[in-house]
Amino acid sequence: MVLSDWLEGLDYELLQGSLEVQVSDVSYDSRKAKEGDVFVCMTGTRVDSHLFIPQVEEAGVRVIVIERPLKELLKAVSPQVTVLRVKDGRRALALLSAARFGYPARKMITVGVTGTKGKTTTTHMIKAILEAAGKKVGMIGTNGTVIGNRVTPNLNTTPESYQLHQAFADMVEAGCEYMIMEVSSQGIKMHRTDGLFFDYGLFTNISPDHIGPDEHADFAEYLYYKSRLMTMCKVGLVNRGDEHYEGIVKDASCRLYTYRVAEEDGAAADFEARNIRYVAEENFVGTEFDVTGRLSMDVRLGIPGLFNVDNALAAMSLCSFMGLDKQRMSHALEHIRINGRMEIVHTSRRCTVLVDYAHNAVSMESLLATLRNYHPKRLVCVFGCGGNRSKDRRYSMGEIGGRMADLCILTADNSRYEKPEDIIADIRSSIEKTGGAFVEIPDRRQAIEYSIKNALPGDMIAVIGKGHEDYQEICGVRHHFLDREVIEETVKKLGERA
Ligand SMILES: CC(=O)N[C@H]1[C@@H](OP(=O)(O)OP(=O)(O)OC[C@H]2O[C@@H](n3ccc(=O)[nH]c3=O)[C@H](O)[C@@H]2O)O[C@H](CO)[C@@H](O)[C@@H]1O[C@H](C)C(=O)N[C@@H](C)C(=O)N[C@H](CCC(=O)O)C(=O)O
Ligand SMILES: Nc1ncnc2c1ncn2[C@@H]1O[C@H](COP(=O)(O)OP(=O)(O)OP(=O)(O)O)[C@@H](O)[C@H]1O
Repeated sequence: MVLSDWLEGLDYELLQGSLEVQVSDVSYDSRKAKEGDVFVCMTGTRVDSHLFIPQVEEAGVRVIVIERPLKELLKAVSPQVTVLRVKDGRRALALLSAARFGYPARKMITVGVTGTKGKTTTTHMIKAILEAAGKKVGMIGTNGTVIGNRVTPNLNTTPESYQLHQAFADMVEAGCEYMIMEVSSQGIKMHRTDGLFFDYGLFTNISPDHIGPDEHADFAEYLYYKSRLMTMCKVGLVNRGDEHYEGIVKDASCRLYTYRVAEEDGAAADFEARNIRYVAEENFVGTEFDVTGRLSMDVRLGIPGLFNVDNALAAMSLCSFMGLDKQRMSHALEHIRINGRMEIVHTSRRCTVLVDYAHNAVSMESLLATLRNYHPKRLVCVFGCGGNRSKDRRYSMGEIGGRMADLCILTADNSRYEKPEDIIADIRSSIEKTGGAFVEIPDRRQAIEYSIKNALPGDMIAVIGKGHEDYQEICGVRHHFLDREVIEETVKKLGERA
């Protein structure tokens, strides 16, 4: 390919060299740069890759994109190297990557999902519905990039733009007609999604999160970036029940629709869920509800909790734009299982055991509140907190656990370089103030076993914090550990003994 073919939509200044130079790839890490690459420099959060220009030239790179005119460095660049100056290297990387892979996103029907909570769950629900309708779907998010049976882990919920376009190209190659992805506000801020225009954009909700060094400066900035999705899609679907609805739709340029769990005094929405019933049967724990408005159907949802009614309503409303069969939609939702998201691992007369990824106080509070609706004999919560992270989470989760569960079993999460006992001591300091019952079992396997062995008939046990993670990080080493497996093994052992 020739560089000039890759410049669609890019504002640049040609500082030296020619645009008619042969190029074969795009790179942004000097350690991986090679001959034929367009190397894109950027001022990173830790490293300024402009400083690696000599190394990439040495590696054979003949096209360099810069965002800062580093006079001293440029003096050393050979005259035959093409140098383009852009305003933002990350944006250039996104546009060049799209061109490099032949604009694969344009060859699929694309869905972007943003929100503080519910992105992973909702994307999985949309995928399940589409697959039930016989469609081939690719998906990108916290749980990895999924193409057919292949799951590739992602470092970020919304990966770097180059990886996104590479994944889109793989999806097209694999015959995917649909692409669904989680769009984090950080991904938008870091230009990872620049140049993408989604067929459908979905906003679930927003609450204070991801605010701090290297993330968002404050809530206003977080809200701003979340609201950008509504300027990046043809059709937008927004949760009308969210208190920041106005802020999200303020600049919307799409055809806008709304959904919400109906409330007597709340503003009406295009799609509403009403008459919600919490159902706990021997082989089914979930909800039943009616959808009214632009879509009319009865739903039996096989994943518990009020917030999953929100997520399912969003998924169904969005899929209704695609003209999918209602029967197939409802079949998909009745049988849905999502790795580590309100995942019912065991249910019997003895107890129900579920795994969830709730790892902060807000999620923990909504999880425990919604599980109460199932009227368990006791609500038992097994949890810990991550090491080498803010201690606030320990105090707030301890307080919520003490107030809202009948019994908390404090254990290790990813303790990283801290001692699990020290983290548990921090949680204890806040749980003690609530007067709530708790026990301490630092070994996570033993804690889970204890919860099940000592269950009273009708107990509901929520093992939270790690969800889909298949490891536990202790002293910097990741050991294989999956909550679901430990629960299954424990139930099996107990069953055999009985
Ligand atoms: C703060 C932040 O968002 N950082 C992201 C950013 O890193 P960065 O580019 O600033 O990193 P850097 O190390 O300074 O490197 C700058 C440049 O130098 C290059 N480099 C570096 C070293 C070298 O020897 N040679 C070289 O060329 C790098 O390739 C890069 O191009 O770009 C990287 C590549 O895309 C991201 O992986 C990285 O995410 C870090 C790991 C991160 O923790 N991000 C979080 C905050 C995040 O993005 N979270 C969101 C939200 C999740 C949610 O909603 O739950 C997400 O989407 O994951
Ligand atoms: N719509 C929702 N509202 C509030 N809480 C939710 C909602 N959906 C899920 N949750 C809770 O938040 C946790 C994370 O859910 P999910 O992974 O679907 O969201 P996410 O937006 O991808 O989150 P994260 O950015 O933390 O990965 C769940 O395990 C559940 O406890």
